[in-house]
Amino acid sequence: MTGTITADQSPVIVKHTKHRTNSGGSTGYIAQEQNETLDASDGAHVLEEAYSYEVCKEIADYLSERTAIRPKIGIICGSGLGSLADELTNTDIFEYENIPNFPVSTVEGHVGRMVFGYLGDVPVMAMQGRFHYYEGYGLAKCSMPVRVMKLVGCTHLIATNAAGGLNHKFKVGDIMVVRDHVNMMGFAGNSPLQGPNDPRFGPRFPPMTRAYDAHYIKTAKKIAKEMKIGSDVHEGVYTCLGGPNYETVAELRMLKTLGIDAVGMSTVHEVVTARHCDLKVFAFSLITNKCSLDYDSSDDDANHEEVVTVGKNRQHICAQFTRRIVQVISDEISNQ
Ligand SMILES: O=P(O)(O)O[C@@H]1C[C@H](O)[C@@H](CO)O1
Ligand code: HPA
Repeated sequence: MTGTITADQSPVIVKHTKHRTNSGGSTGYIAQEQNETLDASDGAHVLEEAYSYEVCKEIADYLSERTAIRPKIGIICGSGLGSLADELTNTDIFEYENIPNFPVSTVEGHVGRMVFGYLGDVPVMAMQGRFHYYEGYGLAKCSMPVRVMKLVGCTHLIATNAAGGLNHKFKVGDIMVVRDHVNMMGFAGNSPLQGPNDPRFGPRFPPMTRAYDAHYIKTAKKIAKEMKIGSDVHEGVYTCLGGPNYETVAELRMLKTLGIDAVGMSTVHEVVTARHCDLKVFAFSLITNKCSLDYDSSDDDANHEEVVTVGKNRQHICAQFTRRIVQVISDEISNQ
């Protein structure tokens, strides 16, 4: 570890981590760019590993060299929604543990593989398992695959998640098309874009006013009507908390007061990263549980088994919904 000084003169400690690279064989190592997080032990800022442009490119090239599929659309499967990727045909599958420099999935309901294949006749790449902050990965690491998608050639990201419903109109099993998010972790000074900015990905200060593409939100609602699930599909605001614990009643009340409709533990940092590198974003939450806003509520406590079970029960609808959105996006890309 070496100390440096930041612009605000607070002490910074850089962790010089080394990473296995493919090009150097199993013994090849390269230094990583660093990202800053707070070290609780001494209040200093610690620079934690982030993925440089070169490392993301190397991962993207590793994948592209091993598949002939050239996706424009990347999909992230939420908890219990991994079967979306099982719908793909003519697949090339990469276990995370075999992709150089890739983290591994540690959460039940997240298999841990990147699946290239066709949804209908549209080429896509799908993460069957995402990375969460509570697994011990920094936000830049959690979001790194989004940059890999960009470098593979994607122009669009579809992010899905399981979430607790705060809006009283939402039922378990409903879909919430994400209209916007509140970046609670960003409020706390934690961002996937922290640290030196590489302009090859995007600008230092990316706007987030239109993070979720309004056209696809409208399209999704139209698709829901065509599928005759219009009354089960809503539009709303999502937030991500750090987890892994679910929220207290007081926290949920506060989130509701802030105008949040669904709460989860992912997606926001992925979307921030996607918008930074100019991917168009569509996202939806599967409402897997109702959030208790009442101490005397007879609702069961939130639990991950229920989350995964509801995901599995609704996998067919979610897959059909996604397939139709993918088709619309693909038609539009072809007509450009
Ligand atoms: O990966 P997602 O956001 O779909 O998973 C949610 C949030 C936690 O990882 C887990 C809690 O049950 O489900
Ligand atoms: N809270 C946070 N994350 C979640 C929930 C929840 O109620 N359900 C699924 N993921």
